[in-house]
Amino acid sequence: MTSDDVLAEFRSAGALLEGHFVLSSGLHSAVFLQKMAIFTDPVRTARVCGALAERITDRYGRVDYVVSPAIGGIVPGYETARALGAKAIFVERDPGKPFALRRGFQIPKGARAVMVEDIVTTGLSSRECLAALTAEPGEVVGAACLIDRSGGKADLGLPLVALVTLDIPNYPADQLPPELAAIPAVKPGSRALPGA
Ligand SMILES: O=P(O)(O)OC[C@H]1O[C@H](OP(=O)(O)OP(=O)(O)O)[C@H](O)[C@@H]1O
Ligand SMILES: O=C(O)c1cc(=O)[nH]c(=O)[nH]1
Ligand SMILES: [Mg+2]
Repeated sequence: MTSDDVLAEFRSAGALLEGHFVLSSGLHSAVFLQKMAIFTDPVRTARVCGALAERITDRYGRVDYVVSPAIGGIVPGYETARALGAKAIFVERDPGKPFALRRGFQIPKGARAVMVEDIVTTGLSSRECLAALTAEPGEVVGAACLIDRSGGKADLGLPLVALVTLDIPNYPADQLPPELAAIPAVKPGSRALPGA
């Protein structure tokens, strides 16, 4: 699947939104990739995640575990794991707490794991997910995502394989361009913003 094919999937699923969005990082943007519009269609999700699994195998070789950050990462992590023949686990957070593996999830000694994220913007969620895995006996060999909207600039401290790389502008709340400031902002994701 080429980048254009993947973007065509997002477009035809209605997952490419334009407006005024507050992102997980607190930054504002005129573009939001509503991945859930992809994940509500299991056939489309299998196509996209199958393509991601191929990239993961090319880059990292054998993968035993896929680990994803909840909530957005759970479905693509599971579907990518299916295509890889791997297990799927996830990190989650209690309100205000860092990501953690719960529910008896672990990366056993000798296992090779890849972190699968849906969208990377600043890389904060990915880094927090990886931080929750440092004490695991198994090895996290790299990261992957459907769309890296940082233009390749997000630094996860590990290699990142993206199906599509885009460079989408983000703005701090006090530096909005006039066309964004004129529209009320919506906050689609699950991370609580400071003070919320
Ligand atoms: O690279 P970042 O700046 O961290 O932004 C990307 C993150 O934001 C979204 O998650 P969000 O926290 O909105 O919650 P969700 O997974 O429940 O959608 C998305 O799923 C990524 O995890
Ligand atoms: O940065 C985010 O929070 C974010 C951006 C995006 O395009 N899609 C998404 O689900 N989250
Ligand atoms: Mg997320």
